[in-house]
Amino acid sequence: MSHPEVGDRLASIKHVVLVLSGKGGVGKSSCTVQLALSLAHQGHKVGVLDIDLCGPSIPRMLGLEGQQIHQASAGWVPVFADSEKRLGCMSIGFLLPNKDSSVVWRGPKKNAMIKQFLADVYWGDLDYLLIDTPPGTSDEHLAAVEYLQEWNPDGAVIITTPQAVALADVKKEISFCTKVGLPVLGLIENMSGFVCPHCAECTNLFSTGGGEGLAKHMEIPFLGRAPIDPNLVMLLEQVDKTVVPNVNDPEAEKQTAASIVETYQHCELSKIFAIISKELNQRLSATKK
Ligand SMILES: Nc1ncnc2c1ncn2[C@@H]1O[C@H](COP(=O)(O)OP(=O)(O)OP(=O)(O)O)[C@@H](O)[C@H]1O
Ligand code: SF4
Repeated sequence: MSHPEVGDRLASIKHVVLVLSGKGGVGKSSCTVQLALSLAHQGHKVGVLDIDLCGPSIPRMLGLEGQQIHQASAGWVPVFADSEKRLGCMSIGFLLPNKDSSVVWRGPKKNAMIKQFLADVYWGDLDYLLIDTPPGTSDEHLAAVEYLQEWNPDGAVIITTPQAVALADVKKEISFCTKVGLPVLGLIENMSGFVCPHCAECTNLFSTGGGEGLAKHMEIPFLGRAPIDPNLVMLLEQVDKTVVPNVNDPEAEKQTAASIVETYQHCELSKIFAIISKELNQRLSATKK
């Protein structure tokens, strides 16, 4: 079945990348946010579409919780994380009555929501649309792939941690990509060691290098490894506290949004993701549509 309304929307987007993980909690949303921030910092226009319908975390990570989506004649206007409007975000989190509301939907309702996200959001011209998905391979993945497939999305980035148990699930994720014809752009090994904030010594809490070894074994590109950054955890606490209470005050909104993006730049991870995002860029250029 053809979905021309999705194609019309994607026509102004250069690259569409899905972010996947086999297991939950491996840092998929954190990596999506870090990639988006790095790309935006390099001057690209980036959109983050959060299709983790039952556990949307992107609004909180970008300090945008409590914001609302506006409807314009061209479609839903994304919520921007920076005053220069280089990083826009769309998530079901913006549509829920409050942050504790749950979404208990069966497949068809999820499919309809994802189609609406892909067809109705007015992103404008974008260099990258990063799509954050739930862990595993569920209704949300199948819906996104079905609607995007005929428009040739660039592919998927897979996030894992170094432990064997997470790596085993990565194989399933790669197999999913193969079955649905989604190219694997690369693998990121997250939580790969812990960098001490006092002496910068890197301690491997779990194992390390498993992701790189698996990438080699499965013949997929390895994009890089990111350590546990205690500053990221602290930052997320702060972001929680700096949520703009009054969305009708554009000045307050502007200041908070600007400070969140800037604060992320002080995080050790941002330096690592600057390198990882360049690696991803190279992959995207190599597989240019
Ligand atoms: N490199 C990192 N350094 C420090 N903390 C991290 C890192 N990556 C992820 N985290 C933390 O781990 C927790 C889980 O991360 P995140 O929500 O990104 O995972 P996820 O894979 O998207 O989870 P879900 O299964 O809910 O989709 C968060 O509290 C996040 O702050
Ligand atoms: S790595 Fe361990 S011993 Fe060294 S400063 Fe950090 S906490 Fe202390």
